[in-house]
Amino acid sequence: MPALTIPTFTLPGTGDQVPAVGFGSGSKHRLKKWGNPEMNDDSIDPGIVTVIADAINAGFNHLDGAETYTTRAEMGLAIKESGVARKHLWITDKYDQGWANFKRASTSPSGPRESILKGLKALGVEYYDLFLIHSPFFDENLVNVTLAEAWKQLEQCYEEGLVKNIGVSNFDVENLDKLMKVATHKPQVNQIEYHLYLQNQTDGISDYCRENNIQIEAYCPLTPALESRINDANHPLKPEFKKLCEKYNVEPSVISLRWIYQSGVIPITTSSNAERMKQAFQMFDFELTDEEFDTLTKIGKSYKVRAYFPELFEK
Ligand SMILES: NC(=O)C1=CN([C@@H]2O[C@H](COP(=O)(O)OP(=O)(O)OC[C@H]3O[C@@H](n4cnc5c(N)ncnc54)[C@H](OP(=O)(O)O)[C@@H]3O)[C@@H](O)[C@H]2O)C=CC1
Ligand SMILES: O=C1Nc2ccccc2C1=O
Repeated sequence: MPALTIPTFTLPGTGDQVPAVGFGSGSKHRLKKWGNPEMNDDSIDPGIVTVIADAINAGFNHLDGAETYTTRAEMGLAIKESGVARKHLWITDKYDQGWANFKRASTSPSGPRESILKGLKALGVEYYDLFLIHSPFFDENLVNVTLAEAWKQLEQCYEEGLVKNIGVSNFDVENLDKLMKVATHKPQVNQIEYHLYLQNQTDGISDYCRENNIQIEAYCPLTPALESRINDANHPLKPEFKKLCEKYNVEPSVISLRWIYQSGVIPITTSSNAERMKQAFQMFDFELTDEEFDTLTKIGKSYKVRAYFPELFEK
């Protein structure tokens, strides 16, 4: 294990310690496999294995996967190659309930249990640290269980010890409220798009999660630092980023990650570049003053960028 100490957040329901930054195997890695008609769940893209192994070697001990990424086999091989013991890794995965917006049916139509058993086998591990329902958008044409039935299966897997924590992703207040009413075991995590330019994926979701002891995980955390996602060279955070980058001697990406971490949220980032992977850990080397944090929050709220799923959330 590399000599790097990554801070953790404690999940309120189980007391488990989640490493405060995760490495994603979706987004660009998912696109690479979906984009190649010769690739499927069982075929291995060696480039993706290398990326995930590089991330583990760089010091990431929290891996974020999902059934729909079709990168489970690559993650399993990378873990094996790294030689890092299972107990030193935090592994998250997500249930593929099917995606009407991508015209893709669920890969495990009978529910999360099927997905978990297949996933553990593909990864070559005995348990998941965290398993999420990827989205609340269940469509009976794409999957054979309802959201409530899926949650019950997930609870059963939790009780059997196949998954140590359970949660959701892309849930709004209404769907979480509904779930809380049928849940015996409450969701520990909601993984949503979260960054300075999208402090609420949906109305009131961040406060709702905080008030209900649901840990937020942030995908697309680098958005405010990526010109490619903003399309505006003069976006309002630029001057503040410049000032803070000079003061702390870091890149805007690190300021973006630090703000997320300092707001009590776990960023899930990714890169295929070994140097940029290591750069992410600089977020733990400094602290924004309260004034700097508040200024960033205020400027961030004045501008909106949604990188993911506008077709689902901007209706
Ligand atoms: N639950 C959900 O529905 C979703 C979950 N996710 C999860 O979150 C993960 C991360 O999402 P993603 O949006 O990709 O995350 P980020 O916001 O971290 O963006 C990653 C992109 O930023 C680039 N990058 C990384 N570091 C730098 C840097 N220092 N400077 C400039 N560019 C940089 C990377 O390119 P390069 O490789 O060139 O460094 C990569 O393309 C996914 O892999 C997935 O696991 C994502 C979307 C939805
Ligand atoms: O990273 C992701 N890319 C995706 C594409 C389609 C559905 C979900 C996701 C992700 O979570």
